[in-house]
Amino acid sequence: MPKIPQHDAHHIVFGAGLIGCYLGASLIKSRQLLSLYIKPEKADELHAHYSISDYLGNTYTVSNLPNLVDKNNIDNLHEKADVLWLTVKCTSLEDVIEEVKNCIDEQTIIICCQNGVNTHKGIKLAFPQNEVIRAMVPFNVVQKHPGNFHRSSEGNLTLEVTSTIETSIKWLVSQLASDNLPIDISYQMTALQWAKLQLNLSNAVNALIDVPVKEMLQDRRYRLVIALLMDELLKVTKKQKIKLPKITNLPNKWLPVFLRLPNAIFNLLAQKMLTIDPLARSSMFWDLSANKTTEVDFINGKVIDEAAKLDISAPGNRLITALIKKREHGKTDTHVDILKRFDSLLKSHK
Ligand SMILES: NC(=O)C1=CN([C@@H]2O[C@H](COP(=O)(O)OP(=O)(O)OC[C@H]3O[C@@H](n4cnc5c(N)ncnc54)[C@H](OP(=O)(O)O)[C@@H]3O)[C@@H](O)[C@H]2O)C=CC1
Ligand SMILES: CC(C)(CO)C(=O)C(=O)O
Repeated sequence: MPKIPQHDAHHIVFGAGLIGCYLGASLIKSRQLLSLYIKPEKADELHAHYSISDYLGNTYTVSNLPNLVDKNNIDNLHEKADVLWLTVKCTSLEDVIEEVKNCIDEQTIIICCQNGVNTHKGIKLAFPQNEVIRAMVPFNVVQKHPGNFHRSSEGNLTLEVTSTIETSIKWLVSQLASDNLPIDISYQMTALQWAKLQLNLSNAVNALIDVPVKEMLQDRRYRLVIALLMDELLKVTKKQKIKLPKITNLPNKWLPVFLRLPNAIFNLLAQKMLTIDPLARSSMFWDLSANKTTEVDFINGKVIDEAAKLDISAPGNRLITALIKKREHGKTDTHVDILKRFDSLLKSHK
C-alpha cells in the first residue's frame, strides 16, 4: 500500500500551465518539497517571476524556485515523486505517459487534475501498480501577467479518497490546505466529476464568444444556450441514476432554471451567490485562442456519447462541439454567425 512519508514528502507537479503553476506555488507556500516538470521553454518565465494571487486578495511570491525539471534535464530529478500531480490537459494525457515514468516509482500516488469524467482511466491503465486518484479543481485560474497565476473564482480543490489510501489523503489535506488552496475530500468522485462537467459545458460557449466568464453570465442570450447544454447532461445523469453533489450555491438541477431568469433578476441574485472576478476565462478559451486542440471531446463530447448510448438527443452539445471543431480547423465564424446559430438552436427547442 503506498504511503506518503510524513516528513519531506516529494511532490512533482507535472505540467506547468495555469493549474500546475498555481498548485505548485501553493505547495511551496505550504513548505512542501517540490519539483515542477515543465516544457523547457517555460523555465525563463518562471526564473523572471513566479507568484500567485486570488480573488480574495491573498498573494504569494515564490522567492526560491522549485527544482525545475524537463525532458532534457531529467537527471536533475534526484528523487522519484511521493505524490505526482498530473496537471496537463486531457488532450496531452496519452502523450506524457513515457515522461511520467521517469518521475515515479511503484509507491507514487498519482493525482489526475483534469476536467471531464473518468478522464484518468488511461493513466490508471498505464500505471497499474500505482494508486491513481482524481482531483476536482472547481476554481478558475488565469495568468494576469507572465509568471503570475491568479485564482479568479471560489471553490475547494477536492481529492478523491479510496479505502486503500484514506489515511494518506487525509494527512495530505491537513498539510496542504491553506487560504490559497482550500481542500476537501470526496468518496464519490465520479458523481462529483459529472457535477463539475455540468459547469464546464459553458467552457466552449465562453471560448466561442470570446468574453470573460462574468460578462458571459450577465448576458441571457448566452445563459439560455448554457442552460440547454445543462438540460441535456441532466437527462443523462437522471437516466444513469447519478445523484449529483451540489458544488454551487444551488442544487445542480436548478442551475438551468436559474440561468434562464431575466437579466435583472439573475444579475441581482448572482451578485450574492457567485464569487467570480472579471478576469476569469474558461480553460478552453486559452486553447482556442492559441490555436490548440481543445478538451471539447472530453466535455461536451462526453454528454454527446453518453446521451447516444441512452437514446437521448443532445443537439445543443452537438452544435457547440461542431462550432469548436470548426475553429480548431482554422475556420472562424463571425460573432454574428455564432449568435445566429445559437438563436436557431434555441428556436428549435421552444
Ligand atoms: N485553467 C483553469 O482555470 C482550470 C483548468 N482545469 C482543468 O485542469 C487541467 C489543466 O488545465 P490548465 O492548467 O488550464 O492547462 P494548461 O494548458 O494551462 O497547462 C497544461 C500545461 O502542461 C504542459 N505540458 C503538456 N505536455 C507536457 C509535457 N510533456 N511536459 C511538460 N509539460 C507539458 C503544457 O505545455 P504546452 O501548453 O506548451 O503544451 C501546459 O503548460 C485541464 O484538464 C483543465 O480542464 C480545471 C479547472 C479550472
Ligand atoms: C473553473 C471553470 C468552471 C471555469 O471557468 C473551469 O473548470 C475551467 O475553466 O475549465
